[in-house]
Amino acid sequence: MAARTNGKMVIRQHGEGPAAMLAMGTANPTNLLLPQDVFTDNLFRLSKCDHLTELKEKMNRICQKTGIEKRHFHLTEETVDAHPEFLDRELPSLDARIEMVTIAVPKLAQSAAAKAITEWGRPATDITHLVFSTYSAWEAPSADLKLATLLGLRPTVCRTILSLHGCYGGGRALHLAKELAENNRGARILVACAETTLVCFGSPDGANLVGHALFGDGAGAIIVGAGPFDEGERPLFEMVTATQTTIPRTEHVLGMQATAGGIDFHLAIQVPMLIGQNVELCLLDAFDGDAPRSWNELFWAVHPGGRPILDNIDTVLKLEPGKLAASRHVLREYGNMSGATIVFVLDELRRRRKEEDGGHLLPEWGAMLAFGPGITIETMLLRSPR
Ligand SMILES: CCCCCCCCCCCCCCCCCC(=O)SCCNC(=O)CCNC(=O)[C@H](O)C(C)(C)COP(=O)(O)OP(=O)(O)OC[C@H]1O[C@@H](n2cnc3c(N)ncnc32)[C@H](O)[C@@H]1OP(=O)(O)O
Repeated sequence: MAARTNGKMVIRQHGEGPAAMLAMGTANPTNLLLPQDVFTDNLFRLSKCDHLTELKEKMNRICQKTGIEKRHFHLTEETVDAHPEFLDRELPSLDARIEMVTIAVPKLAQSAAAKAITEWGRPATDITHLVFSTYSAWEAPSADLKLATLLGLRPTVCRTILSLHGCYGGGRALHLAKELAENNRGARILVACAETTLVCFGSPDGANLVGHALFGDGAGAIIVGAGPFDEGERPLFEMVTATQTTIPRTEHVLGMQATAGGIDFHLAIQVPMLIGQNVELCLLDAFDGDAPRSWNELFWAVHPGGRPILDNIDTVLKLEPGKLAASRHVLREYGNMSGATIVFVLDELRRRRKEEDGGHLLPEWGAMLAFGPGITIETMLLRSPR
């Protein structure tokens, strides 16, 4: 931002202090809510695979170990009945899937973003930047423009779409929003993440059981800005430092790929172990020599990629029971909603902070972790304002 003083142009382009999350909202599709204990029966019946008894038993074993109780989906049995090609990877179905997500994904994001904007209390036209992350963006102009239009953002809003970042998409979008807010005085960034599994859904086979057992649909939105803050704006979490780390030689263990029959994905069995082995290094890097003596001094916002990922982090960092309670709660209630999940975890943490008011505040400092294809780890050091 520039101003004229005594005939000179004075440049004030940076925000004050670290960026902060100012408001947040979440949403899930209302089409289908499936308890985890009936998921296997539904999937095998719908895909006419009940005769694959060994596969079905394995799916049941996996479902029981996920730590998930229920998940929301945009896709319904009626839609699958109307599109039998969704069940057969040999048949082309990408076009039909894209047609559906092109409408559904921006709408889902709109529901979450509208909640965040209402909580923020300023008009949607005050948003200067939009960062939208999804693994369901397959056209140009993309879901970011659709969302901007649905929300009535101003035509000068600066839009960025992050595509196929998978489960670290939310972390990456927040990291980017922090940099935008701190480098553009007065900027207010809407971060939106919306994911729906309908681009990946298919008949159960040996390769896709874990994905089908874990993933669900949801959207999260956060408004990010740096000082000076408007009257009425209250930082929920300060975003102190952020780093991204790629674990070398792991690009083959986690990924997604577009095919004529939908999006294929693979999750190697080593993923939880690899994350566990590398997470402490990422944290030390983010703390840049100023790490606490015990990781228990922090509060934790960890992407619940899967139950063993959380278990390994507990073990490696020697965390006390309950430190990852917000992550486990979100996993239990919604499953892994890929990039949107981290917003649910942050929202759950601030809800718990409110409930605990009057005695057990969150520790002042915290860490956010999100993981995805790469393997990429997004780490952010947070501060809960006193
Ligand atoms: C109308 C309906 C609509 C429905 C729509 C649904 C659509 C879903 C589509 C989803 C697509 C989304 C794709 C997104 C991709 C991005 C991924 C990421 O970025 S992020 C990160 C993603 N997160 C992760 O990568 C973590 C995922 N992992 C986990 O959460 C757990 O390991 C677990 C729950 C799967 C098992 O619990 P654990 O305590 O380990 O229990 P055990 O050791 O006892 O094993 C039990 C059985 O599971 C086996 N098995 C285990 N792992 C794998 C594997 N990878 N591979 C294969 N198999 C595996 C194991 O061999 C054993 O078999 P068996 O001996 O019984 O025959």
